[in-house]
Amino acid sequence: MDSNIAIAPGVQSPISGPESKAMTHFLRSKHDAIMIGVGTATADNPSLNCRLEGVGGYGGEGLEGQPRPIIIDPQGRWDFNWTSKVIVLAKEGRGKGPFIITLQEPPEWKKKPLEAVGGKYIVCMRGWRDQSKPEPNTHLQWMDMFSALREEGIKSIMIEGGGSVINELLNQRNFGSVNSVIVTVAPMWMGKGGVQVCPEARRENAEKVPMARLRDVKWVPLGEDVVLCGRPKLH
Ligand SMILES: NC(=O)C1=CN([C@@H]2O[C@H](COP(=O)(O)OP(=O)(O)OC[C@H]3O[C@@H](n4cnc5c(N)ncnc54)[C@H](O)[C@@H]3O)[C@@H](O)[C@H]2O)C=CC1
Ligand SMILES: Nc1nc(O)c(N)c(N[C@@H]2O[C@H](COP(=O)(O)O)[C@@H](O)[C@H]2O)n1
Repeated sequence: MDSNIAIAPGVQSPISGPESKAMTHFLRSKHDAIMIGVGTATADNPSLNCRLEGVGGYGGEGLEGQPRPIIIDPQGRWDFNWTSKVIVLAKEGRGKGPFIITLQEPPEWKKKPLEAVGGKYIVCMRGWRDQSKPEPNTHLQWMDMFSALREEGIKSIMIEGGGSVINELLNQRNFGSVNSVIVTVAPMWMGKGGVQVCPEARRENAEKVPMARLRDVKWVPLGEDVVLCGRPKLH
């Protein structure tokens, strides 16, 4: 309820109840890919698959209903190996091998476990300098990433997090490339010092104006949670 998605940076925090978690897995099954930033990959060691009964690997055929995990990792920080959940699941036929979007060609030894499970690196060469970030030229344009993924046949992406990724997409310059927003609100407060969803402020003629708003809004109670769905309202 205080818009935190983790209790502290780098900590995985269970928030959703079982009903809304099931909805999340249903959404995963309906998208070609599920995307996270490297901060989430490092903090959570996530599975990033769909675990609903009847999808591929869970009673269903092949990998039917399994989204492709995508990790945005411009500097190759994610320290995955054969025991990382997403790699293990792909090896067991219960998820797809991850694609990692990066800025530099990675070393061969890093490619091995990835390629062995059907994953790969996608090298996007066009980094740009985000003045608000300390590292130079490590930022990727969202449209460049989406175009690179489209070339891989990926036409729908569910973006799960984390905080930096969501805050960036809520920013005015990126919000137009978002089709819909789905937020689970659980009846809890995490407290200050968490990973918060709160985009940069927006100003027009030096005056602060609301950052973003949704249209076609629905609030759906699911167990103890409520799920908010809407589409970006663009001017
Ligand atoms: N409750 C929930 O539903 C969720 C919670 N989380 C939590 O969020 C936390 C992680 O959030 P953050 O630390 O903010 O990390 P993050 O997952 O948003 O990753 C941030 C990193 O991704 C890369 N990145 C993102 N956008 C980029 C771009 N346009 N170009 C180049 N690189 C880009 C950068 O390396 C950046 O440092 C974890 O504690 C995790 O548990 C994450 C997902 C969902
Ligand atoms: N829907 C939802 N509710 C929560 O309470 C969460 N903490 C998250 N986290 C996201 O789900 C990923 C973990 O997925 P797996 O269960 O390991 O497949 C985590 O990395 C976050 O992206 N989501």
